[in-house]
Amino acid sequence: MSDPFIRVRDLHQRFGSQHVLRGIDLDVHRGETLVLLGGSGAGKSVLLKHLPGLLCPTEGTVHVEDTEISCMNERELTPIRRKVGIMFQGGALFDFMSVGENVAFPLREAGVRDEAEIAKRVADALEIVRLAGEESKMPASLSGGMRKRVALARAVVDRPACVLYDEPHAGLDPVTADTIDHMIKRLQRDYGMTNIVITHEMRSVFHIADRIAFLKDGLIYWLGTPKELRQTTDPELRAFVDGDSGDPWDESA
Ligand SMILES: Nc1ncnc2c1ncn2[C@@H]1O[C@H](COP(=O)(O)OP(=O)(O)OP(=O)(O)O)[C@@H](O)[C@H]1O
Repeated sequence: MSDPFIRVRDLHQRFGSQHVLRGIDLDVHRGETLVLLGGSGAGKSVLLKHLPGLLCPTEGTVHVEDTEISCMNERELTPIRRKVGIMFQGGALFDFMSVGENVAFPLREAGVRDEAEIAKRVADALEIVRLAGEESKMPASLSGGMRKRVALARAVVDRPACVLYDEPHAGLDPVTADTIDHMIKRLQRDYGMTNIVITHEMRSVFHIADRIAFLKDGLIYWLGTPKELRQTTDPELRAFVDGDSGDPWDESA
């Protein structure tokens, strides 16, 4: 196996008296899709935010390729942000900008000035998410699924080596969620992208994951393949996979 694309070692994050991450060790391999699973409040989003340097750890390190990025300043992080794109929960589009300008935003931030090049790269990114020709629409006129696809186009327009997705299926109907899964796998297959995905949708997990990391109490509790997860006898994982809280259902009600 080649060197990991992202290497996390003994990562701790405290917020005041709350110890959210308690010593995470994780390697993310180049070109894989890794899914982060775990109960609410387990620390998945906090871990994800460390990977492009959006948070500075209390202890421990994050390396992207050979560069330690923990606690870098904004200027030092600029080349890292070009390698690691992020699709935030809810899409986080700028409502006052057209679809085209939203997608172009990371290119302008990175200093691309050639308008013809920007237009071409925006068109290519919209093509990937099946929204070709929709540049002039405003975000307010889009459905939730289309907004997510625009957010995905914006995350990939600068062709990062790695994309992070914070609950890309939240609020989507099952069919639209499935189209997002196909896009994630297409980016991996066609562009060799590394994907790191937080989701609670077990159907998606089994469609897209090469490996799954299960977080519990700020630690990686379990790491394995979808096949291993299907076969697990660990009661905690089983309950998660089966969506079973253990509370009985009153069938007569
Ligand atoms: N900036 C912050 N300041 C203080 N506490 C925070 C901050 N960010 C996260 N937390 C706390 O860290 C804990 C873990 O949050 P996180 O968002 O990582 O959970 P999660 O596993 O992604 O959960 P969910 O599945 O519900 O989104 C929560 O208790 C949250 O309140």
